[in-house]
Amino acid sequence: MNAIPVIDISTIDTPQGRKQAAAAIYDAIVDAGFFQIVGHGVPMELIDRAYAMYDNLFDRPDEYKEALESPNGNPFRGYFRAERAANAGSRVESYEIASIATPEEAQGLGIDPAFTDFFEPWTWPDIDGFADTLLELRDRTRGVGATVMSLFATALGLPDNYFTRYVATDGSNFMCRYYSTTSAVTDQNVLLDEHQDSGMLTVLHQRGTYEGLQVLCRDGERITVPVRDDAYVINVGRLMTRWTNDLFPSTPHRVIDAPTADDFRRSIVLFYMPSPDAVITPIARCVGADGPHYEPITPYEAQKIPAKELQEYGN
Ligand SMILES: O=C(O)CCC(=O)C(=O)O
Ligand SMILES: [Fe+2]
Repeated sequence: MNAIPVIDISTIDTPQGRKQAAAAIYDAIVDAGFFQIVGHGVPMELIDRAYAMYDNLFDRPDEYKEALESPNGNPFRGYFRAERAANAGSRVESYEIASIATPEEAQGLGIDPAFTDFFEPWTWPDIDGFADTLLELRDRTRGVGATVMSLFATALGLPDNYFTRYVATDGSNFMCRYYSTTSAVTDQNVLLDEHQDSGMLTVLHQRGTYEGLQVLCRDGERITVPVRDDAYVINVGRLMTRWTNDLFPSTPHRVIDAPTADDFRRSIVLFYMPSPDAVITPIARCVGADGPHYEPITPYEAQKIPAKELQEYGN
């Protein structure tokens, strides 16, 4: 693996186009666990508008942003900031929303009450157009996630709509990460530590002037993901690895600092998730003679399982 494949999905409405895209996606995901898609149909105007909203938020004083922090300290709701002691001046700020805001709303959508504390509210900033813009992009990005899941289904020889019922009510999170770079590309100057994503599917838009996202390949090499305005970066998390009985790897990745002080990086990410009460059982087609590698699990339970030690990766 020496480059992350770029796959055009603009012709998947034709049987031939769908077959080709699904085959390319299968090869990419089984091999590296990462690929980029173009031809996804999300308007650039909407993506630009969302980045402008996030700029408006993150450029404000800390006190303004801190008022948008989760009252429970949940790093995945509203505003959050991480600073690295080892890396003076670097900050990673984020603003994150979900698909469903409250346990009551979740229960109204038919989610088992035992699972509804998965959902916690967030506070919107009082910035004109902020909420409308983010909700519009969140929903369009979920559409991209649904398309990729349908292509996974095709690639696995399953009906195209195989995953649809699992995401009918969804447990997704949607965030912007805003990196303050300090301009020193060394191993100490990692802005986001190497990790596997925990969920089903990650749909990530990158914006910036340098290749900050690094993917750890099975051979131990790290390759960077080119920043393309017209592309979404796709990878899967540990829940999808379980679902596919280890066929689709949740590949470790990290974000490094910038080469110069003038460089910048932002990303907008959808962590596309099934309903927290869906039962995820290794797909029969992915189970070989050695049987399923995992017990059935719900996303609710799965999020509590800590990351596999990274050194085990590739075993
Ligand atoms: O911002 C990025 O490019 C990477 C974000 C990421 O890996 C994550 O949020 O899980
Ligand atoms: Fe990640």
